[in-house]
Amino acid sequence: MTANKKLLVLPGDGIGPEVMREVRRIIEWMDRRRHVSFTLEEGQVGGAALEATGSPCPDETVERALGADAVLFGSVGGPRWDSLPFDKRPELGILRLRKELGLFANLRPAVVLNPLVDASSLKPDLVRGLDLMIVRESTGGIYFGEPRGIETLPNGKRRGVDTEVYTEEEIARVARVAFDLARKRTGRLTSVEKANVMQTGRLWRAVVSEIGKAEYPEVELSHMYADNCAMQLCSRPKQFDVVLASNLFGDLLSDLAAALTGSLGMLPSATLGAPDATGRRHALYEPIHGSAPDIAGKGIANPCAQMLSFAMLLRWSFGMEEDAKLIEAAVEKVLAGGLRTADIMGPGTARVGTSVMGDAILRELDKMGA
Ligand SMILES: NC(=O)C1=CN([C@@H]2O[C@H](COP(=O)(O)OP(=O)(O)OC[C@H]3O[C@@H](n4cnc5c(N)ncnc54)[C@H](O)[C@@H]3O)[C@@H](O)[C@H]2O)C=CC1
Ligand SMILES: CC(C)CC(=O)C(=O)O
Ligand SMILES: [Mg+2]
Repeated sequence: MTANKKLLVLPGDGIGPEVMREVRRIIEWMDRRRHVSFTLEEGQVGGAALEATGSPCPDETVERALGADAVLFGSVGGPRWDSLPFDKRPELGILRLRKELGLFANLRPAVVLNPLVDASSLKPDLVRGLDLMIVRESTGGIYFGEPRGIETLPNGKRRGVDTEVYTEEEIARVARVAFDLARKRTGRLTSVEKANVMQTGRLWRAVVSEIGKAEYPEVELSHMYADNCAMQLCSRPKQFDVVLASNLFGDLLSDLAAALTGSLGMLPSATLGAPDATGRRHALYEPIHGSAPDIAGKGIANPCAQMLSFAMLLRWSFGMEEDAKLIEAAVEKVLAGGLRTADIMGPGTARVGTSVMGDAILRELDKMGA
């Protein structure tokens, strides 16, 4: 079988290329053992692209992403580029891609795999079986709003400005993604904002309520302030099913949720655009973690989030459910066997590096999927 799909791989910076290497091995395995091959391209983004081309997201990368059936992204950024002017920062690479491809809905599942209950930041009973989905708006809000910048005031002191802006349409389209997911899951949606102190929060709450009432009466909608949500995620996480949040709040809450699942190194994500008339939509898949400069180059990064992001890609963009499940099952099996990267160690587990973890997952795939 040939999938005949165009896949663009963007490893980026720091641990990005290290964990992407393990996914490339899975792709080779799929070709060899399952006779599935993709039209695979690799491109540049982030600091690596900046050094090669002068831009953290060159036009060529955007064009290739627009022409691909799906993009698999690693991570960008690092201290090496921290002192650059803002418009040169590697992080703009991912922001530009999300914007240019219209990827407004960032789906961040936080699932506590059974073997990792012992690696969670919370007590086992609080997280066993946890399976929640954070839907984060990803092309609007304070990461994009104007005006922004650092200016010097007449008194010589500096002032930094960022602006949170949301239109009704931006809120409505991501809310519909969250409602659709809630309807397919347990029928519960928690919408998160700070309507008590922010105008965007007031509009967010009003628009989500209107859509819920008019289009999704069967979904049980509740609203929660973002600060309370952070606390509730740490104290009673299983009350949540689908959580809808703005760009900033979703970013923060999903890193928090990662600690519940054991590590940032476990959490994948899918960032989706709107489907066109033929049902085709742009989509980019990436772990929620960054370039992890503190461990980059040491060969110890957890490759699971990148692998699980590839599994999401197979499921959501290519309809390859069986292959997605195989990868997820292989990851879980290896974790259950006690092999762990340093970030997810538990009692009685053995510490291994990135490539040994990759070897073990490939061996599991060989047993299950050939
Ligand atoms: N989508 C992206 O490309 C993102 C990029 N960044 C950028 O990454 C750089 C580093 O940011 P940080 O705040 O340190 O966040 P980070 O997510 O890179 O790392 C936070 C902590 O989690 C650990 N960690 C992350 N991924 C891991 C993995 N796969 N295995 C084991 N441990 C892992 C790191 O070692 C670190 O201690 C910055 O330049 C930041 O702007 C941050 C978040 C997302
Ligand atoms: C633009 C990214 C660097 C922000 C982030 O932390 C994320 O998207 O998760
Ligand atoms: Mg983040």
